[in-house]
Amino acid sequence: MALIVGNWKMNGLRSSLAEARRIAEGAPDGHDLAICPPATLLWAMSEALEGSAVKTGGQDCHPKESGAHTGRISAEMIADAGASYCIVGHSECREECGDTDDILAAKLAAVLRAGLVPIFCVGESLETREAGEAVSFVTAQLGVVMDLAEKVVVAYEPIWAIGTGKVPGVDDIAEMHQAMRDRLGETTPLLYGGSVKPGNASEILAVPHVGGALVGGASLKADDFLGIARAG
Ligand SMILES: O=C[C@H](O)COP(=O)(O)O
Repeated sequence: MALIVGNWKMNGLRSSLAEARRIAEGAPDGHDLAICPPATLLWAMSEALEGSAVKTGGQDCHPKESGAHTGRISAEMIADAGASYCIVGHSECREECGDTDDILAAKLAAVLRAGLVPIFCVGESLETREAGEAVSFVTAQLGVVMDLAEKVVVAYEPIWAIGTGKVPGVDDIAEMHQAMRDRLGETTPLLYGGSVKPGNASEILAVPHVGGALVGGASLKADDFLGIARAG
């Protein structure tokens, strides 16, 4: 049983709901699938996928439930739109929102308060990997979820692998997932993300402790996303 999550990032218009319906129609048995569309599509996608095996999720949230925060979305709003998951700490968000560990902890608390499952992202830069510090960097990032190990999903996404077509070797993925498993214990589902495609999915999903994938670009096309799901 793998968890395959599509992160549509800032992609998708109402016409893209047809692609989500195609994903639901072709969803293979035995896996959990979810799509995190842009907020503008979340309610409509949740409605479109209701009754199917594919759930929905948000891509980020504000720590507070409501208030004067122009342009922001709360975890309660994401839940109200029919979602089951919410991504927290994606590297693109960390960079664009300036998320600190304190802010990430507050966002995680908000997601859990709203009854959603957080998908917490971690991952090192190329500079950190080349310095030989990837494992220590990522395991330090896990400090924010140490008390939530039974409530979160963790996605390891090396920043240099996101949208680049570059993927770590299976030995590197295995080493990182073993280190995360050692730090978090047995209960936390662990995903890999970063240039997952139908052609490399079976190799990645076979790595010990990899329980699924967080997929960006390849989740936008039903055939590609389903190809990854079927490889699991
Ligand atoms: O959230 C998804 C990741 O950032 C991976 O994106 P990608 O599959 O386009 O490399």
